[in-house]
Amino acid sequence: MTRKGIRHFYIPEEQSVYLLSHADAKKLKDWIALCVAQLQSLGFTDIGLIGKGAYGFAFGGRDSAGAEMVFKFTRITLPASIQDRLEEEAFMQGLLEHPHIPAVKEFYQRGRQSILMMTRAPGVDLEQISLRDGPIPPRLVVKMAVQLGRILLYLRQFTHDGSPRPIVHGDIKPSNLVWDEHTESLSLIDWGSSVYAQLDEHLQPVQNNVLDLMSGDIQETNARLGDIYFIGDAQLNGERSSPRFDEQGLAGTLYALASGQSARFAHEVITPSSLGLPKLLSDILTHMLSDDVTSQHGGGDYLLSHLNLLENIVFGDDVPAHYEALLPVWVAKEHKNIESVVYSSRKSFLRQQSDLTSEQSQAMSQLGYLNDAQFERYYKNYLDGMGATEKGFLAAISRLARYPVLGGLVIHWQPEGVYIDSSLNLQDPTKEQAFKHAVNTVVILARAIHRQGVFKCCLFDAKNTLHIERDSVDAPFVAGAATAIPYEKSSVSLSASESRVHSYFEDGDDPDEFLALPPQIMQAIKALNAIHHTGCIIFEALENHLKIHSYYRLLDHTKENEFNASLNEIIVSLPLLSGEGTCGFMKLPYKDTRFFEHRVRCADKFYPRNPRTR
Ligand SMILES: Nc1ncnc2c1ncn2[C@@H]1O[C@H](COP(=O)(O)OP(=O)(O)OP(=O)(O)O)[C@@H](O)[C@H]1O
Repeated sequence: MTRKGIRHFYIPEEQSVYLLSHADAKKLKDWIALCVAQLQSLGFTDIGLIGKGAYGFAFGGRDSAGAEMVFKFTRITLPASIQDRLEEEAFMQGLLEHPHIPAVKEFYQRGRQSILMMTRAPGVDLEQISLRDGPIPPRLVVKMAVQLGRILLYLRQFTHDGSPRPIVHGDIKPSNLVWDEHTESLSLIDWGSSVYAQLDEHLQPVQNNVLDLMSGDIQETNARLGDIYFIGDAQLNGERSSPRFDEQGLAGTLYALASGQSARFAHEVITPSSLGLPKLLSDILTHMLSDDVTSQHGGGDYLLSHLNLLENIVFGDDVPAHYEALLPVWVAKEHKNIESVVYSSRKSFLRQQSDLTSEQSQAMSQLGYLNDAQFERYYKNYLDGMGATEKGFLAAISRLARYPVLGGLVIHWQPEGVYIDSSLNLQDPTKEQAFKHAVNTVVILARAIHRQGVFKCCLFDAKNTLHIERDSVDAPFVAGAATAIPYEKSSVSLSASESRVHSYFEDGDDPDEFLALPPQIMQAIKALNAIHHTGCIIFEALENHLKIHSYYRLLDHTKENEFNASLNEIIVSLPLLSGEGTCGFMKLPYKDTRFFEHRVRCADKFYPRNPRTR
């Protein structure tokens, strides 16, 4: 990706409310209450928050006739230029009339706050369904392909005052598709990245009016950057907008849905031809996802001209999949309401260092101290120093934290294959199948990556994070009297000889860690290391705010007093901590180390031509 692509990027902030400082969390709550009050004063009822996007929030409610509506608000803290975009969104979406596109009803301006009101698309967004179910059955993927294809045709053929004016949505991805499971129909939402296409599908300039031609910037793209997990290279590289952009969004989306992933990147390993799709759709996706532009366009044209053929493919009943996890997964009997966050270290290990410009390296080190929830979004910018499979691997790691899960993973790449130590404790039995599939994706992608080194990640509950604030950078962090690092105990006490665990220190220093801990805290961590337990602790020091994330499980109950004393020693030594940055330690059980040979890609598998013979 060139710098040009990065220029279009606005970095949104999105965090678990549990990771916000007390003041920020309160501001957020107050703001949501204010939005609800504003909607009530406009006469709407049954108001509730339904979605949170990068730039704002969406509320559901009913109008006086009882019809379900959606109200989109932009975060008032964002710059005016971003706020104005809601009005542009209302304008573009307001042009469209299509049964699978929500209709704009009103655009309100209340002081600095703008509100976009539209009809509510029935159903649940497809990212949620994908997380709930794992890969979507081939029959439904084909159905979605047909419906989405028809929307793209409508956008390609859009006219204004009798002249062709194709429109680009610009951000097609699973979370922007709402799926009604009863009628099996989808709606394309979030028109915040949509623009009039500058080029048609043959990449010829759209016949603009004289004013457009005179405006002089016809060589500059008017495109907005969609989600880089789904968009294609042309949009990423800042090329002029065309209907081809949305074909790429469609291909990335269908691929992700069919493969139970949250990104398009891994298609060379988990190929479209390995997903059990009908060969026709698999071939189309292979072409559309290829690096060759002619092949991409050929695939897109073929799809849009063969929607009827796809629609007439015969399917048997959907067969619920059963996944055997490639790593041990412990499933709690009951759903526990936790808010999982993943922190992964050694990300730079996955990067091809030589590809980084000095500008990027500098930006990277400045970003190093951001926490992952934020970092992950920022980080999307910097994925470009990685190969596609490495990006897919990181997207697969992020997907794990979309489930309520505690524990961690350590992956050791060796010439002969991959060794994986893990502790994965899923807190929701209804998600077992989908989670196991998500774990298998991590393993499949790890096997396809060839390098020597270690990657680690910890999964913890953000609700257990301790927050300690200070007035200025020079002031010490002082924890309140009752502050304690929480831990749980294994059901039975285990002595060190009964099961081995990793040492906090065995893999050496992490090159991505930017916070040096004072000797007193290091001493306490060394003392902890000698006590039989598993878990992780992460210190994240910001200017005025320290967060301590942790997940601890004590195995040797006879050492509980020492364990407590060391945890307490960490808390009382916090005032000695100086500097900003993140650093963490983790200990995993050894007994479940799994070995996998390298494997370049998955085997082909297609939907049977005659489904009755399955
Ligand atoms: N018309 C609609 N009908 C049903 N749900 C909607 C509608 N519009 C928005 N939502 C819900 O609200 C969420 C956020 O809306 P939207 O994606 O438009 O916001 P955004 O701030 O542009 O988000 P992002 O750019 O991060 O995807 C959606 O994921 C969806 O769940």
